[in-house]
Amino acid sequence: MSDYIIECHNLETAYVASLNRPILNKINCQIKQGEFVVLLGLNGAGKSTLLRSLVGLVPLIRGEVRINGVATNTRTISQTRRDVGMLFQGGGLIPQLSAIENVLCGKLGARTTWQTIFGFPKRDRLLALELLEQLGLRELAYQKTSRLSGGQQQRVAIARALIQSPQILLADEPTTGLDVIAAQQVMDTLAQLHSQQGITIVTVLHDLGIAAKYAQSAIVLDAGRIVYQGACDNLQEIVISH
Ligand SMILES: Nc1ncnc2c1ncn2[C@@H]1O[C@H](COP(=O)(O)OP(=O)(O)OP(=O)(O)O)[C@@H](O)[C@H]1O
Repeated sequence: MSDYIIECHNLETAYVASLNRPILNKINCQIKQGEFVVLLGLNGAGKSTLLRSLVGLVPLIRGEVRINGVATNTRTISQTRRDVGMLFQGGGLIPQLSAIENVLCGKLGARTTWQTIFGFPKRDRLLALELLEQLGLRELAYQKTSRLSGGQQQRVAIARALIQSPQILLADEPTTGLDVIAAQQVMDTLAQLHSQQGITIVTVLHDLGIAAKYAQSAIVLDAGRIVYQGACDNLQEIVISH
């Protein structure tokens, strides 16, 4: 059994003429169970694409992603998506639905149409409420998410990702657009999930200060290649020198 919960072997996407290169170019990296990792790099470096490739959302022409030692393919993808929760850039909530309904959407992949046609089972609703409570949003459970602040919306998105009890949480720029306090609350929430529940966190960030404060290690991308993987010391120097 491998020591690593996430392994990327030689990932390569198709050549893109406008970039004059593949978006991901021979990506090799390993992430240990329980690590808190930040993905860094300039705009267009390939961070979001790498994150999405971990849950089979990016067509690869070469290479392999392994989650828990299991290669991701059409046969294993549903298990992978249960093991790996994803926070998309901007939250990706349905604004006209309430917070609890958005959280329940995280269960859609695990229930058949018949199991949800008359509403979600009571145990799912209780779990969704429990998660909203854990994230300090119990009072807002029945509020439309369009009426919540950016930070509250991001925490609803975290609850939605957590309803499947993932072992890994991927987050794409979870603090973008948030003020300093809300950004800190969201990062503190991720840190708590990491320290108290042992969830492996991989997050794209742009703020090097936030990255150094929360992450244990960094992966730095430049033009589709990994140029650094290691401790979060001297991040400024590492990112600027590439
Ligand atoms: N489907 C696609 N077809 C063509 N080019 C794409 C596609 N998806 C992404 N790209 C390009 O690939 C590059 C990497 O995109 P990606 O979103 O992964 O970068 P990023 O490092 O997350 O950038 P940012 O920090 O701006 O979010 C960008 O130049 C983008 O325009």
